[in-house]
Amino acid sequence: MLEKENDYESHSLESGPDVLVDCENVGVSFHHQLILAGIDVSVLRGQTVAVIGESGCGKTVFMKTIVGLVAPTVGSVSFEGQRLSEMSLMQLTQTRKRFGFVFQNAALFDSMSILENIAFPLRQNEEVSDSDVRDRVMQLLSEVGLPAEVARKYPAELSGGMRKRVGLARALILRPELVVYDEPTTGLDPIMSDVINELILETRRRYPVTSIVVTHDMHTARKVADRVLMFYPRRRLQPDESQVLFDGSPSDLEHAEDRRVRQFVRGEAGERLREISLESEA
Ligand SMILES: Nc1ncnc2c1ncn2[C@@H]1O[C@H](COP(=O)(O)OP(=O)(O)OP(=O)(O)O)[C@@H](O)[C@H]1O
Repeated sequence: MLEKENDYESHSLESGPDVLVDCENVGVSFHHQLILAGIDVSVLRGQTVAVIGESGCGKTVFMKTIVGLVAPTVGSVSFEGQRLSEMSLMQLTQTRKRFGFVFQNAALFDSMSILENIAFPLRQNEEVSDSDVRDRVMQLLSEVGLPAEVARKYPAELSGGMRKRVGLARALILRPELVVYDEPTTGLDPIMSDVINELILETRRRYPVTSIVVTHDMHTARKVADRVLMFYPRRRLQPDESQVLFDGSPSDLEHAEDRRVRQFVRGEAGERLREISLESEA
């Protein structure tokens, strides 16, 4: 197994951390419904941050806000010290090229070969010859552990795990500095999930990428992350409570002070059972 190279603690260096993404008092509402509020989170360059929390607590919205796909209703998100909201369209487009997205369902184009799927961001953003495109796709296929003949195939011919690996290869083809993963192991068997976990670690080892991994899979969170954020649904918090219930290293999760964190990571329903039955009676 690959070792995680940058421990969460190692970022508290006296020289000061190198912040890549900075969320300041971020809030997001949809149709007057508050989904995120008061989020103050800085992601350091090179970190792998797992974002956990129950369904609907706002993990995906948080991830989309970080990469500028959702604009915060209040507060701001900065990338390398520059607010996304203050960037021109051209700057935002340039910045987005530095992000890679690994979508939950791989989101491949069914009518394109795997080669063209992986090459898509490259062709959109750079003038590259066909032979260079091919070389880069082949390199990426090998990095994600897929055989060269997969390049000629179409998404429908691949298993779910292979499609996820193709999605990862496509996300990496522009050598992004920030990669966001939305549920990278959902729907996969435990072995294939671990293959994906290893690939996330391998990617981090190969080059200094910063990663944000939204996941329900505690094994993934523990294995790939050097920092875990646990979100909680805003509507179930007291007004003065932070929506980020836990922010620390995976090894501290089990012993978190907050009972709701311990229950979540152990998969215990706890008082949620009573709350859910009350909600259904209301
Ligand atoms: N574009 C949107 N318009 C309106 N509501 C939205 C939008 N995107 C998300 N929401 C709502 O925001 C809330 C949080 O959604 P989000 O997808 O971030 O949850 P999540 O924690 O990622 O959940 P899951 O683990 O089930 O994927 C949900 O109630 C969802 O319906």
